[in-house]
Amino acid sequence: MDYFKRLLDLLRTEREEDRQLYLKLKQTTSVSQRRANGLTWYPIAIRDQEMSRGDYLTVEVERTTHHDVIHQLRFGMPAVLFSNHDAETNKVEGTINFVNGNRLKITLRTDELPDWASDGKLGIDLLFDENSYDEMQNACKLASTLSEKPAEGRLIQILTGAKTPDFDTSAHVAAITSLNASQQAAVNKILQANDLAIVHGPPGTGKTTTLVQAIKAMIKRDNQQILVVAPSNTAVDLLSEKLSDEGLNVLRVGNPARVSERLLSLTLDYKMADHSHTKEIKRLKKQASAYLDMAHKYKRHFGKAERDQRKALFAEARNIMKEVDNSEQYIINDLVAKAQVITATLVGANHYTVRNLKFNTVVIDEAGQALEPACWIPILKAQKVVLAGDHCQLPPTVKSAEAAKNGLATTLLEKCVTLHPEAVVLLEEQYRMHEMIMGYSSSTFYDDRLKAHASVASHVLFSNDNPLVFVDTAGCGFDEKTEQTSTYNPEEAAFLFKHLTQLVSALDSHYKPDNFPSIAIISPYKQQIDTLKEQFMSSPALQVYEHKIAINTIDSFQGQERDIVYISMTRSNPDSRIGFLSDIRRMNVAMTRARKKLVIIGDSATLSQFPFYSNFISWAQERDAYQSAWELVG
Ligand SMILES: Nc1ncnc2c1ncn2[C@@H]1O[C@H](COP(=O)(O)OP(=O)(O)OP(=O)(O)O)[C@@H](O)[C@H]1O
Repeated sequence: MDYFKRLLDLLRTEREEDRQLYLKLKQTTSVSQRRANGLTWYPIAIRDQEMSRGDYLTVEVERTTHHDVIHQLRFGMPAVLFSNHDAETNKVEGTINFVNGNRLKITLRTDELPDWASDGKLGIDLLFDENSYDEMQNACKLASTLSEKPAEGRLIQILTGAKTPDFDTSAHVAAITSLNASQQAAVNKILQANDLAIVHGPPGTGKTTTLVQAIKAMIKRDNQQILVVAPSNTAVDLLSEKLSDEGLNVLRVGNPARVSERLLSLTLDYKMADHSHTKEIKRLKKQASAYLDMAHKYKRHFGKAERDQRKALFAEARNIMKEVDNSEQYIINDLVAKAQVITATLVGANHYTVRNLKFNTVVIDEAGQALEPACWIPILKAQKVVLAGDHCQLPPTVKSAEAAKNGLATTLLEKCVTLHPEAVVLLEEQYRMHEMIMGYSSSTFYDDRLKAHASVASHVLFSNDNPLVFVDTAGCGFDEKTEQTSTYNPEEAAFLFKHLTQLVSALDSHYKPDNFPSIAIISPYKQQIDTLKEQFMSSPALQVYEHKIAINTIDSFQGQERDIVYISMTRSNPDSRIGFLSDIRRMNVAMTRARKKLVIIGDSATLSQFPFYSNFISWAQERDAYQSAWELVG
C-alpha cells in the first residue's frame, strides 16, 4: 500500500538522521561529556550477577558518583558495558532491563563476565536504539500486508481513510456521576465504537479521568483484557496508577520512570517475585550460581582436565537455567492472563512477554505526541482503537527536518480527526484556568467550545488581580541577540524579573510561605532559559521562593500547570523574524499552563506581523489586559 511505503520512507530518513546525531555525539565526546549528556553512567560498580534466559548474563550495576546527572538510560534500550582502560576492545553489548535510581540491570550477550570486568574503570554507554526503529518498521510493513485482507485489514483501512468506522448506537452506559457531560459523551462514544473512537482533550479537561472510566466500563461490560499505551513512560505510569486505584488488575510492562513502590508493585518483575512458584526458581538459580562459581575457579589458561571440568560445570548450570526459563515462562503466562489491563509504551507493547497477545481494544493516550509508525505497533494487536490526545498542542519531536516537512510530524490522531469527525468527542470543560486565561486559546484552537468549570472560572491570586496581562516591550529597545543559531534577550529577561519581583512582594502580604503560589517562567528558546536562570541567581529578592519557581522551555512544560506563568517571548527585531514562535501549537501549550495568572512579555512590533499574535494583542486590549512596558520601566 502506498500509504505505508511513504511512511516507511519517512521513517528511514528519520532513523538515518537520528543515527548520525548519535554517532556524532558518541565519537566527538569524551566519557565525561557523554555522561553530562545523559548517555553514560561512569564510574559504576557491579553489585550482582545472575544467569538469565538464553545463556545470557544479567548484571546489576550501581552508579557510584554523579548521582544528580539526568540520564536517558531506560528499560529496553541497548547499551554496552565497557572498561575505560580500553573502551574500544573491552566492551560487551546488552539490553537494559531495569532502572531504579542509581541502579540498573543489564542483560549482556555473554554467559560470563570478561576478565577485564574485575579491573575497575567500568561504565555503561547507551547505544543507538536500532530496536525501536526495527519494531516501527516491521509494524508498518505488516500493516501494509494486512491492509489488503478484508477482515484483518478493516481497522487499518479505516485509520488510513479507505473505510468509515461503525458505531453501535444502541449501546450505552449508565451515567457515571463523577463525570461531566462531555466526558460522559466520550465514554459513550468509546463504548459504542466498533472500530475507532477519538477523545480530543484540550488542556486540563480531564482526559485521563475520562479514559480511566471508559476502560473500567469496557471491562465491566465485555470482560476482555485491554491494552493501554502511551508514547512516554510518564504517561503510562500515571494511567497505570489511576487504573489500579480503580481496583483493576494492572500489569505494567517495562519499568516506571518514577521510583515509587506503588508503581513498582504493578510491574512484571515485582509480581513475579510475589508469585507462589518463585521459591522454586530461586532455589534453582542458587544452584546454577553455585555451579558457576565452581566453574570460575578453573581459569581458561589451565590444563585440559581443568578446562573439561569447567565446561561440564557450565553445562550443568545451563541445564538448570533451562528449567528456570520454563518455570519463569509459566509464571509470566499466568500473570499476563490474570491482568485486566496491560500498560506499556508504544514500543514496549512488543516486549517479549506480551508480544504475541491480541486484544479487542487498544487505548493510545497522548496520541498527539506519538510518532505514527510507533502507533502501528499496538494497533496491529487490536480490532478497535481509542485515540486520546490533543493535536492542537505540540506534536512529537522529529529529528530530521526533511522527514518532518514531508509529514512525519503529522500524527495519526490529527489525520483521524480530519478523516472521521463522527468518531471524535471534544472534552469541553476544563478544570485549570481562569476563564480569561482560557479564552484566546479556546477561540483560536477549539472553536470557542471550552468552558471553565465553576471552581476555576474566576479564581485569582488576590481580589482585583488581573489574571491575564500582555506586557508590550515595543519601543523599549530590548533587542534580541543571536549566538550561532540560538536567540536570547537579556533586557527582556531583566524586565521580567523586575515585574515578577513586584508581583512577589504583593503576594507576600496575601500568602504564607507554605501555600505560596507556584510559578513557571518559560520561553521557547533554550538560550533565553539559560539567560533567565543566570539572572534569577542574581535576584536576591526572589531566592526565598526558589523552590516555588521553575524556569524551563515551553516544550518541557507540556502536560504541567502552575498558579502563575510568565512567558518570555524573546524575539524583538526590526525584520519581524519570529522563528519557531510561528508554530502556534507551541504557544497554545505555553498559554494554557497557568491556573490563576498569565503574564506574556513580548514586542508587539515584531510579533504583530503574524495574525495569531496581532489577534491575541487586540483580544487582550479589548479585555483590559494590555500594558505597555514603558509604564513600568518609566
Ligand atoms: N468531572 C470532573 N469533576 C471534577 N474534577 C475533574 C473532573 N474531571 C477532571 N477533573 C480534575 O481536572 C484535573 C485534570 O484531570 P486529568 O488529570 O484527568 O486531566 P488531563 O486532561 O489528563 O490533564 P492534561 O490537561 O494534562 O492532559 C484533575 O485535577 C481532576 O481532578
